[in-house]
Amino acid sequence: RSTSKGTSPLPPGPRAIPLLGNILQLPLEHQHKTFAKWGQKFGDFIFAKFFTTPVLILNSLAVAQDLLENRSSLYSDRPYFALLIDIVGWYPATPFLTYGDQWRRHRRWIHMWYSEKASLLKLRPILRKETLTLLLQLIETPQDLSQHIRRYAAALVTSSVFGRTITSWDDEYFQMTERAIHATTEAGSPAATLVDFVPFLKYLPSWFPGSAPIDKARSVRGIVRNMIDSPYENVKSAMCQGSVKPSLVASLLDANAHHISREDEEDIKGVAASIYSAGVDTTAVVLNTFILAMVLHPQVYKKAQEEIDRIVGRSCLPSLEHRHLLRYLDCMIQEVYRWNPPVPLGVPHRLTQEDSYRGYSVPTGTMIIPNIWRMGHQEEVYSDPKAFDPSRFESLDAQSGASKDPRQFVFGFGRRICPGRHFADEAVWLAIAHIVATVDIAKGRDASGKLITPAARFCSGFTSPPLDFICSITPRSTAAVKLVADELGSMDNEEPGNSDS
Ligand code: HEM
Repeated sequence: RSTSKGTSPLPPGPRAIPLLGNILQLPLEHQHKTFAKWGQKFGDFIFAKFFTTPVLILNSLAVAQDLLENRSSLYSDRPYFALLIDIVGWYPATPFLTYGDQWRRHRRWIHMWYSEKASLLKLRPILRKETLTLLLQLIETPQDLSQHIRRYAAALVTSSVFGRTITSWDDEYFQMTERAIHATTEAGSPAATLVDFVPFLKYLPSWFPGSAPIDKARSVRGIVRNMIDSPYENVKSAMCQGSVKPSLVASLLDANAHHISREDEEDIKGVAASIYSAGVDTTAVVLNTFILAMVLHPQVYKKAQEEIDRIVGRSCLPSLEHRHLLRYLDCMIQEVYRWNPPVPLGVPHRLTQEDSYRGYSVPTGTMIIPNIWRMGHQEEVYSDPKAFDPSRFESLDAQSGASKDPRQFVFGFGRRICPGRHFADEAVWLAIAHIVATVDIAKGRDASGKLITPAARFCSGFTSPPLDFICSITPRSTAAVKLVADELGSMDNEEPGNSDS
């Protein structure tokens, strides 16, 4: 176990076998838990091999910060995701781009639209309108909870990226993108399929035994291409007709109007589709996890409602200006992020040049996997980590509060950190604050009227939504419903994304 130069040893890790490496020791599901178990034996950073690819698993925030942040010039590349890029056709998608000029260009565009303070302020009317729509839908058809949450997350993205809102689950564009995302997820997560490690497999013909998963991935290509092309073409033709609404795509087309090359167009499309695929699932996971946690912990929900009633009152709805006053609500949201991080293993990074760390050598090309789930479940940092308990954040002073805030890791690290995090965090906060202020959440009942306690269980995969559960959602009062309906009505004449308020 030493590097090519033979100077320092490789970091500790489970024994690998030739060709397959440690792949046989990996379970198909919830791999973050296996990596956490390996950590008990090998420590916070573990060296493994997936087939012949060297892999470094980071099991603590301190190690992730040391490497991915403090040495970000070395650790910001991505492994090549052959299945998603070459077979499914996700190109040029920001999360999969190698570290270089094209990626920098994508990041600049996303940053401009979703991170600069002035841009975030411009997006607030979209957030407000979609939050109110979410609430009305929850009140009208609470049984469709997860559809409403997904529509909310998707509408935020499509309004800001294409200037096109999604008002209902049946929306044609929404259904098309959902099919593409679903098909992609079915095809495989980044760095989780055989083709990612043995790229020549992508050339296997369909008649070859064992090629079925690759064939399935091939069949998705058309749907994904349609998702990437068609909304972009719609914005373009709306621009020609002079009927375009403000959006990221419209602003990029405008900025490049004098001369737009094929590469420019592909980059704009890639950024737009990436934002949808990166932003919708993740935001929906947080909101679904929040609802599940509230069904299981009614005392937490009651305490958050009491805080909102005391600080905001019941005659108006909360707004982002109240955020710094609602301390318990913030603790609750932090606990939601920590309890079930939406992307438990992040998106892998890649080391571009051999490095040494704490006396060990890490070879060039190592795939770096931050175990975000484990960072939120470290006993030494969060006692009784399985428990959902917002009070763990309540008594912390500013300094230790900041050092334990899960938002330090759930959005990833270094130069690859999620560029939509500020927008996502505002969207999550606003939706949760409004839900707390206007509806009651409780256990649902089965057909025989018996109360059902859902299990705190989460799907295994790239993201970690809770397993399906039922619950009861009812308005807190008729006055609350009227507040929501009146405010939404008053926004009808406002142009989304076009206000400075
Ligand atoms: C709660 C919601 C969200 C969570 C938890 C989340 C989490 C993450 C994580 C863990 C990464 C990988 C970072 C890394 O490589 O270290 C990431 C990347 C990314 N996210 Fe998010 N995200 C969320 C919402 C969003 C939204 C709303 C957008 C768009 C507006 C977005 C756009 C992206 C993009 C484009 C990347 C790829 C960045 C790159 O490779 O340079 N995300 N996100």
